[in-house]
Amino acid sequence: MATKKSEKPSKESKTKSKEEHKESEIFASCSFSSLGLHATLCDELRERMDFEAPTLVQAQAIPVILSGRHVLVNAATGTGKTVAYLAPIIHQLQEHEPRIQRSDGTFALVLVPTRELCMQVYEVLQKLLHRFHWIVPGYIMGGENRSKEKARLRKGISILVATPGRLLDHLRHTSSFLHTNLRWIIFDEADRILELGFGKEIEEILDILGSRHDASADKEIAESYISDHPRQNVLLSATLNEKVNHLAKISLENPVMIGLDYKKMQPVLSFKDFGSLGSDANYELEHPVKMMSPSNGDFRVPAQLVQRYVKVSCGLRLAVLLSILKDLLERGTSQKIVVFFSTCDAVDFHYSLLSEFKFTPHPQPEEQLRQMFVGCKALRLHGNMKQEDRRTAFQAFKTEKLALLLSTDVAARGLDFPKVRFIIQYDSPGEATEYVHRVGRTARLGERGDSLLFLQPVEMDYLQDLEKHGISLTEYPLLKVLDSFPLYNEKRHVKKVLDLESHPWVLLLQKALEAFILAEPRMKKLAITTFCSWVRAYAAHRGELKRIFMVKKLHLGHVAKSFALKEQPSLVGKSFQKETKKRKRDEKQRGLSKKRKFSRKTLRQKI
Ligand SMILES: Nc1ncnc2c1ncn2[C@@H]1O[C@H](COP(=O)(O)OP(=O)(O)OP(=O)(O)O)[C@@H](O)[C@H]1O
Repeated sequence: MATKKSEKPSKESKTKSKEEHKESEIFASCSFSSLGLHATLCDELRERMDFEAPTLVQAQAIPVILSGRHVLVNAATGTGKTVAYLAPIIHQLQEHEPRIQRSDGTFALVLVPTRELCMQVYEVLQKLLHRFHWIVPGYIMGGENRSKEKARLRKGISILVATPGRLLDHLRHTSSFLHTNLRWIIFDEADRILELGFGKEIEEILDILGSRHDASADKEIAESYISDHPRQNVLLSATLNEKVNHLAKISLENPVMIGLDYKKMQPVLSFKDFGSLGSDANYELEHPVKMMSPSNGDFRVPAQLVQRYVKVSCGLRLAVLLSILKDLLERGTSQKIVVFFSTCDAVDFHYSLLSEFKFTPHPQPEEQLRQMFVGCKALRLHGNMKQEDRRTAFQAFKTEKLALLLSTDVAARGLDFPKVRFIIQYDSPGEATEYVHRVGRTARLGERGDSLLFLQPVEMDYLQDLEKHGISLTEYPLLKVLDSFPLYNEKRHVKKVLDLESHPWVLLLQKALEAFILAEPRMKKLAITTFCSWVRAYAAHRGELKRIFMVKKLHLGHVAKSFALKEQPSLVGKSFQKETKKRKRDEKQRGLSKKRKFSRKTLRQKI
């Protein structure tokens, strides 16, 4: 008996082995120095960044990047891809003899899709370069002062982080921008850069830098450039798609694939084929859809992430969102929450609402009446904000311990906010890739995390779409949460209600929200504008998703209720039609083509 007892693992040792197991899925069992990195850089990683051991993707990518091969990296969100490419570049630049100087210009270029990611990568660079003062980091991005950037480029930036539009601008117009020594081009969140409509810009950038390898490239420029300066390009993302295939094809030569699911590729090529990296790798890129099809069930979501959905009819969405937020924050289960919306207007509307709405279901002393409904610092982030406000919100959410971030998809990619515990996708993400990146803002590097997707009853097929990509969600216990709100000035729980539509708490809250909007002309105006842009964004779903998110199936009166508008849909509908007509007229006047109209207008509005 005694032996049996001692064989049985104690609760403590069970937890420990679970933790160890989790660790082994994230971290490699080697050291940074064993990967070939310089001792000082390893010290920086340990002392300044607090990194004891490399993550799995770092252990795989660092030696390959050090070897000079082109690389395509596909690894889950929050697994340390940034250091995986920065560390080998720094290693090689620091050992350069003679020491590189500012006047040598740019050696490495990191391309990122958003300004916030640009700043984030730059911050990591600054830390890593602390003891390599002769290697100069820098960034250029939309929204910043061009002449100041020109001056910095003239002085020389060794490792440059950039958004594509602004980079192209400087490549065309800043003659003092020296890039003849360029050795590395990194595409971080490669698929997103392309989805944002930067495809043409990227091709032109590759042409100017002589780093394009397909037939249409200017062979003469490319060859002279490449023979003098060995070039190494790296593409990274947690999700890959056909557009990345094209970019890989034109920018990578005999690439090493890291993190791709070799088992799934076996019918096409064996692991050995990739390992040997001969012409087979190129062959694969000639027929890339086979290995990178986004419907292969190969999207990488952190294993420990708890993913749930909540089914809510349109008219009650707002009341349910507010109730869930209140519950999460009051129970203290979440320190930081990110809520994703489909448009900039929607972010502004909900931000103002959360900052001003007070509610109590029963008579309260004066001081309690003054309390906000959701008592937590709210921040907002979207592409229509002034650059300075974007920067402030981004930094604030990084440092706050308890806060709510309301954002468009501008925060979906790459951003690394510490300790985010809960992601709410209030407006659906559309493509499954965006779902993956949005939820990837939590459960980073093995930490705990929860995500919640709002779906209307007519949108439930979206779950099947996610299933196709290997993503399964379970249902959120909404009624249990709603039942826990006391209603009549006493801490008793309301009687069990089986139906959301007749839940007294939700109905009361909805009534209060509508009264609040009615009493505040500014909020009402904002609600109407938001309603219009929300419907427009809903109508912009593409391809297969149009079948699930059908504008025709929406009840506009219920949509109005989700912005706490009491008005009859016809009233709101009129203003929507007026708005749509005006927009069409404006676009016609500006002579925008149909294609451009979609990509520019819709994207600008959405992020
Ligand atoms: N070796 C390491 N040890 C400890 N922490 C690490 C290590 N490498 C990276 N991190 C931390 O892990 C977090 C995620 O890293 P990073 O932002 O590079 O992930 P990512 O894979 O690029 O994510 P995403 O796909 O969302 O862009 C960061 O906070 C980073 O500081």
